[in-house]
Amino acid sequence: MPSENGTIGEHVTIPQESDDRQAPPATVVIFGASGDLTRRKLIPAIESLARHNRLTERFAVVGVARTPMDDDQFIHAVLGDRGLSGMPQLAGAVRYISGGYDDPETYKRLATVLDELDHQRGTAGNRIFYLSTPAEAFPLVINGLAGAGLHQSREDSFARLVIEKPYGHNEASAKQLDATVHAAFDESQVFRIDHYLGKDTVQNVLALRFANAIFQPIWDRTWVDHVQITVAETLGVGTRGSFYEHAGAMRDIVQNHVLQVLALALMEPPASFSAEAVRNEKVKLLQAIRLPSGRAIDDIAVRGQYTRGGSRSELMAGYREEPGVDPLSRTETYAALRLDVDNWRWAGVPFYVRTGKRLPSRVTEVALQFQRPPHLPIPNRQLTELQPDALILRIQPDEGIALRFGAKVPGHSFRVRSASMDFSYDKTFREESPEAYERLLLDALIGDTTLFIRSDEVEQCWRIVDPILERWAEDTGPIPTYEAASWGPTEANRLIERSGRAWRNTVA
Ligand SMILES: NC(=O)C1=CN([C@@H]2O[C@H](COP(=O)(O)OP(=O)(O)OC[C@H]3O[C@@H](n4cnc5c(N)ncnc54)[C@H](OP(=O)(O)O)[C@@H]3O)[C@@H](O)[C@H]2O)C=CC1
Ligand SMILES: O=C1O[C@H](COP(=O)(O)O)[C@@H](O)[C@H](O)[C@H]1O
Repeated sequence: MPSENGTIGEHVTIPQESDDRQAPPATVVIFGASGDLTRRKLIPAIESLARHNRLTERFAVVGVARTPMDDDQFIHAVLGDRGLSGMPQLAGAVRYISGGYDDPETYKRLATVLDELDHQRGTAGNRIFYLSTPAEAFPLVINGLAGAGLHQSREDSFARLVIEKPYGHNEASAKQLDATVHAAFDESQVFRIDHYLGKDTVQNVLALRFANAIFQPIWDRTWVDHVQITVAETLGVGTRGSFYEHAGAMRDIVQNHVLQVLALALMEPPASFSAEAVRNEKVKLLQAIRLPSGRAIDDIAVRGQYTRGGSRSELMAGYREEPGVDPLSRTETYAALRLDVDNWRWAGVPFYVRTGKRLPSRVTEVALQFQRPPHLPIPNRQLTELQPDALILRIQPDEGIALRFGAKVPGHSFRVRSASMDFSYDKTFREESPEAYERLLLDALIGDTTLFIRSDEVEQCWRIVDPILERWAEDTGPIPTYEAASWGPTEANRLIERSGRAWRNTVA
């Protein structure tokens, strides 16, 4: 069980979770509290933790941002008319500080408010500092916290830093950010977040692979023909145009979510589910990803940008028409890659990954397509509707797993057609799935780093995406485009068709 200061020692494991986990007394301080993530995800996560009695009355929230607001205006901005009705135990415990991220006064006022909350609410000096600003403000906040002495964990209380993704802009800036972080915080205080790791279905990749014996023997180059990982969104960039202009699909999704899911799906079995054992295996897998250099990158990487499209009843703006976006922008809203993993298990197996905004369907999945049988004792004409066997891990929506295989079509003739065995989370389990941010915020409060990212993982992910981004930056030709609500640029089809394969384009 966690102690009052929320530490549970080094031997934290994923299955440690019991359903009565409760946050220790603490204050969560959110920087960038006027922003999209705070309103859409962080505050609702706190609300849900409160509703499920995972927070006690010894809990408080402080929002910090430059936008001028008082406490009530902040509560209204993030909770709307429902206010604190969903978390009565937090009445009087939600505060807001308006100030510059580089202004020492902001941190002095924060220190005063934190002391007040410790006394009034009994929050025990425990603090989570959640950096939810764009990345350029991270160093300012870290230095500001250190300048005010707020960065120190004490024997009887903790100070922890949760940092949003993307962690840096490339490998060099990620290392620089690490240096800034480590000048003030010990690594044990640092929680680099990737909310995909908080999704039950992403954690289920580990359960499927390592809590069952039957999949392990077929999880390698002998049986797997290729793997596709898709993170497709129907949404455009919405109000986040100016943020997205600096990120693009590679930094926003591939560098973090896609590579994390890929690492969990392909890594070797860890000796235990301890934080370090799992992270070690992820790093080894990421290190084994081989990339070509220079112009050869064009053979394995495709980008695209959405243009106006959709149906007559729902015509969607092109990316360059979105608010906050440069009308001549070259930012990619779509990326597709072929990756190769140089290790014993995966040599020769191609991994196709892609992500995009304004695609026709919202779907995140990992699909393993298996080899065809070496010999088919059935004439081809009886197999016209038989696709290769496949195992599809549906991360979202319609969470579940499907196994596609060939089955005899009922009747006098011997025809074989693809059929599917389907497991659905919704139909199988009555238990509620916590939202990813809810799970991860509670983990950070308890001190469990398993589902957070270590700095060597971050660096490996940048090692993979940096050369591709550099190649795209030097390419002055027109950026490939795709119509909103289509499956990406035609170049992406060529990327996979080159090896005789095709994308699975699932429409929900
Ligand atoms: N939104 C999302 O769906 C997701 C976001 N993230 C990550 O979370 C973090 C926050 O995202 P989000 O809330 O969307 O971001 P926003 O663009 O909404 O920014 C959050 C707040 O930061 C402040 N801010 C904006 N630009 C700057 C700047 N250049 N320098 C300093 N402060 C600035 C603003 O507050 P003010 O002006 O009041 O100071 C703003 O309200 C980002 O790192 C993002 O990558 C991760 C996953 C999903
Ligand atoms: O991190 C991000 O993720 C969201 C998609 O998250 P999901 O949980 O809805 O799949 C994406 O829209 C956003 O651009 C990105 O910053």
